[in-house]
Amino acid sequence: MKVAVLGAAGGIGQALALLLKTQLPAGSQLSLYDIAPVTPGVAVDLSHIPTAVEIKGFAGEDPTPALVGADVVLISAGVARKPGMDRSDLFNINAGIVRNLIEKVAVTCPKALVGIITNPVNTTVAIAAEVLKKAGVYDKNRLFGVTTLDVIRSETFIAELKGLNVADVKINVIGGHSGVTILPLLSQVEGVTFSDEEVASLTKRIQNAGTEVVEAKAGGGSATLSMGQAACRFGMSLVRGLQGEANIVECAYVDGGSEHAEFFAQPVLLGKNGIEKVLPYGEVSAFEANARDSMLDTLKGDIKLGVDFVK
Ligand SMILES: NC(=O)C1=CN([C@@H]2O[C@H](COP(=O)(O)OP(=O)(O)OC[C@H]3O[C@@H](n4cnc5c(N)ncnc54)[C@H](O)[C@@H]3O)[C@@H](O)[C@H]2O)C=CC1
Ligand SMILES: O=C([O-])CC(=O)C(=O)O
Repeated sequence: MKVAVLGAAGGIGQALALLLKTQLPAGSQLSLYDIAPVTPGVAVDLSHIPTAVEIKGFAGEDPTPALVGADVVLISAGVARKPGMDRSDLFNINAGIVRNLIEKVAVTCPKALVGIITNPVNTTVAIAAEVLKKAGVYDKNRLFGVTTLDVIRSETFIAELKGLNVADVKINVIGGHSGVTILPLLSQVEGVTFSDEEVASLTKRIQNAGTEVVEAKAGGGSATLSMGQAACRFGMSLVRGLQGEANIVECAYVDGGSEHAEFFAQPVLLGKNGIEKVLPYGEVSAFEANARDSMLDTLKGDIKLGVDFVK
């Protein structure tokens, strides 16, 4: 199993690489790429951790050496938010970065499962899909926007509010990954009930959790450590699916034939070819149905921006 992390010298990339070095199955290869010259050094540093995961680091303009033979590619290359910015403000820089990296993926490892972390995810995933289509290698079952941070935040905040063991909290978060497009389905959480006020305030907190971190870091970036954990959880689920483990389900932002939008975050069953099955997200409350319907213009606009960027 070979996993490549693109953007590996960054805040997310280093945390993710550390977690993968300690969690990937024995015999795996971990390949780190970033334009930053420090990247081979990050790999040397991690290589001193005693696990049976071989690690190599690559820097420079061309990610190709890191991508050769990759089964999974996780992309966090790009710039992060500062206070006062929306995720959409990152489009101008990150759109081109994702396009260029995916062009290399299309040539070097077109069958890899690709998880896009780089913001704005609602748009960068659409960019990746268009690039892969242009190259004639698009497989909708192999491309994912990583929205796992919304899921782990929801699990954490619900457990805190209701005094639950966080390991027991399971939730679907649907839609996309910014502001109103993040919709936690609180009505489905087993064993708890929420008042209308709790639903309104908890939904808002989950939607604004990225901004909570951006403001707390006061110009020093956005979520990196929690995102490293989220990306590791998602990446490990992709790996487990590829290895044939059963019942691996994660929410992700995918081209899953949703009636709502071309790309929509919902639960998917993972397997040897990426998405084995797009799962229904289940019954929703009136509040959630309204929030879902109200987000769609924003989400479709974000997707169109990505499609138009490549076309
Ligand atoms: N999907 C999600 O839930 C989340 C997404 N993000 C996004 O992840 C991205 C990365 O965030 P951080 O790691 O905090 O940023 P960072 O600035 O710490 O790291 C980004 C890395 O990307 C590298 N880079 C830039 N251009 C590159 C290129 N062309 N090829 C390879 N590497 C390149 C930089 O050298 C840097 O090391 C941002 O766009 C951020 O908004 C952040 C948190 C959560
Ligand atoms: O908010 C940001 O810019 C980073 C991000 O996507 C998150 O933390 O959810």
